[in-house]
Amino acid sequence: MSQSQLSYAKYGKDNVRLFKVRREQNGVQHVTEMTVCTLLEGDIEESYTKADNSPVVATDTQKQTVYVLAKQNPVDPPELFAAILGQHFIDTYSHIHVANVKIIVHRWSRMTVDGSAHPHSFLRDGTDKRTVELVARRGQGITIKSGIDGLLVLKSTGSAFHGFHRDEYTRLPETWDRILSTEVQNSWQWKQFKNVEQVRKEQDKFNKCYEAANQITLDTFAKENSASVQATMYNMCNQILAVAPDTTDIEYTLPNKHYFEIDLSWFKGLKNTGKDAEVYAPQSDPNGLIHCRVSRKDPKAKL
Ligand SMILES: O=c1[nH]c(=O)c2[nH]c(=O)[nH]c2[nH]1
Repeated sequence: MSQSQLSYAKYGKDNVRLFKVRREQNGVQHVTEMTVCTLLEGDIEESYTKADNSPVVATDTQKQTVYVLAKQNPVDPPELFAAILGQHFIDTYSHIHVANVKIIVHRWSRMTVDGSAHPHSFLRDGTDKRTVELVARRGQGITIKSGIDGLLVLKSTGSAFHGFHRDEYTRLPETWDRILSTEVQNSWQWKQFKNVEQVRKEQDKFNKCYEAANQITLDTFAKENSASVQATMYNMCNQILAVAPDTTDIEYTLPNKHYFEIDLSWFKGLKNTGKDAEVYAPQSDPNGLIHCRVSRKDPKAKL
């Protein structure tokens, strides 16, 4: 008797790169570049255990499907395109029960040329990405997590870190004024959608929430006198929950990218620490890594 069993399996195509142009009659063009991953689950065991490829919707087929559906449908907002893809796979193949779709949207912002928006020229004005992780499950609707990834920010004052636990392992001095830098990874989970039609009907909220999350992240980072990464991210989460009522959970993952002061007193008594600090050493590693998820309280739940 076999000592093992296939306990979980999914397969598909990752890093499907896609670029779409939408051309208006008046010469204005709109572009979207994305990277797509599709992973299918279902009655596919025998392709692993019996070398029977008959249930395999080839990963190449999945890639071609991404291209065809991108031609036939809007790709913006990415949440809707992901839902169209996910629903297609579970509707088209009766033995595929779950479709996982991930989309990363790359920035192409319209150029301003001679003071006005250029109709067909764009620039990469940041390495931050917009992300969508979607699961379409037969009979159970669609779950969507949207997000921002790789948004690199720094503030040169307005950040403190003091009052933390101290013991014999502690070397870090308390500070009331430090440099704070992080690369924001932020996501928001939407309430469950019944199907792609409901996603289509509610599609306006996706771009709005993306803009709001970006704005809240940047405004809070800049304006707040930060007591810690932890307190700042919790504050951001609560604001996103407040402006986007159809979200259920907000998450941040924030590396704390340290900038160390450099003691230069060895050189003719140069003052470069504390209030005299001007030249710092950016650290590539190690970095702090702070994560949290803030969930909407069930209004019916007891406190
Ligand atoms: O905002 C911070 N949170 C920490 O948990 C921590 N730990 C640390 O060494 N520096 C910081 N900064």
